Amino acid sequence: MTWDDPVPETDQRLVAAAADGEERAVEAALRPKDLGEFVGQERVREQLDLVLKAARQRGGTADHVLLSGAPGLGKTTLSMIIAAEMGAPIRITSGPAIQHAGDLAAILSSLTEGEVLFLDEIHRMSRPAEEMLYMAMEDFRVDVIVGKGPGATAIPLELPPFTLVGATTRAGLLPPPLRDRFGFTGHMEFYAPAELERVVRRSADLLDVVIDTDGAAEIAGRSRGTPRIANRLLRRVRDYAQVKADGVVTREIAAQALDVYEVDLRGLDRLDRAVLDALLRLFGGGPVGLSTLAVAVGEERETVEEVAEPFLVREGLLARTPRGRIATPAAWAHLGLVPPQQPNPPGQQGLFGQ
Ligand SMILES: Nc1ncnc2c1ncn2[C@@H]1O[C@H](COP(=O)(O)OP(=O)(O)OP(=O)(O)O)[C@@H](O)[C@H]1O
Ligand SMILES: [Mg+2]
Repeated sequence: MTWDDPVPETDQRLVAAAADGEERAVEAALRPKDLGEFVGQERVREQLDLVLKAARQRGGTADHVLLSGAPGLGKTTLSMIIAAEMGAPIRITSGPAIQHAGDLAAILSSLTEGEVLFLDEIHRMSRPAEEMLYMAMEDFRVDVIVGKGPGATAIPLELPPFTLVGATTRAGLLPPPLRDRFGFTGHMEFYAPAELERVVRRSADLLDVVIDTDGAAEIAGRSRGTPRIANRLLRRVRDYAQVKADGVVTREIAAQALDVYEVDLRGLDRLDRAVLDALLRLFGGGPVGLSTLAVAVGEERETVEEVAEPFLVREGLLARTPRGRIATPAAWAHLGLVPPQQPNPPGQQGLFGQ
């Protein structure tokens, strides 16, 4: 690449973990419908299976469930599966959609017995709503405040038993009293390549795409441990296979397609590689400050720090140190570059020594 190439907008990235509105519609068709269809996350699946089975046997409502994990790992999917497994309807809302406690009271008071309330981005709820939720979760009761000022009165309202499923990408931001009110917490991990391969093959089946095992493996390897990205790459590879070949996705076709879209073997895209490339070529592998690195790639500090770095760190390609960003030996190897000679040990004079 040349330095004049524009770095792609973050929300247009093929490897973005978040979905936009349009994509959510496409995704709905690919969602597994029950626990058996849900790939991977063995531990969460097994534990959740027990929670739900036990609740069904008691003929009761399942305990509240908190699902935490990075975007695109299947939290929304799992919440729908919980409702399906319980044979219960599901109501979907999100933390940011609940501005006032009254908004939450309206939702809670209209729930039917056993209904699943899915509260996405639960860490982004307002404080008053959060406090109302504590009582609703524990006692199935809310106090509806009528009137204002000294004349305001709290009218207690009984709620039918329901199951709250909260989802968050930031479990650490949840206040402990809220976290403690969930009977079960499932932490979703990134997926292993073999699991993503199964996700790809399953989605290909649903989309009527002919794909062989190697083709699925090629896509899986570049999907950053994330089913959403695997499904997105599959759709782009399908386009390529249809336009440039006979529609069949082999390893070769998948690799060619993803090279065109600039998603490399490890799932790095152009932005990720630009950051690594600058770190290695311009700064000899660091340490270099974040601001300097950001200027070098023509991006905002925040973009480098929040969009590119987390994956590079996760992949063991870049490390954040108090002295600045440094590249690991794996980074040099990944870009096919040779690290410079180690600096002289202390006590010996280097070329530019005093
Ligand atoms: N275990 C899985 N097996 C098969 N497909 C999956 C799995 N997990 C997720 N997917 C697919 O990945 C896509 C994204 O999943 P989902 O919307 O549930 O992620 P999320 O964790 O809710 O993401 P966000 O944090 O952005 O809301 C969906 O199309 C879903 O079908
Ligand atoms: Mg979701």
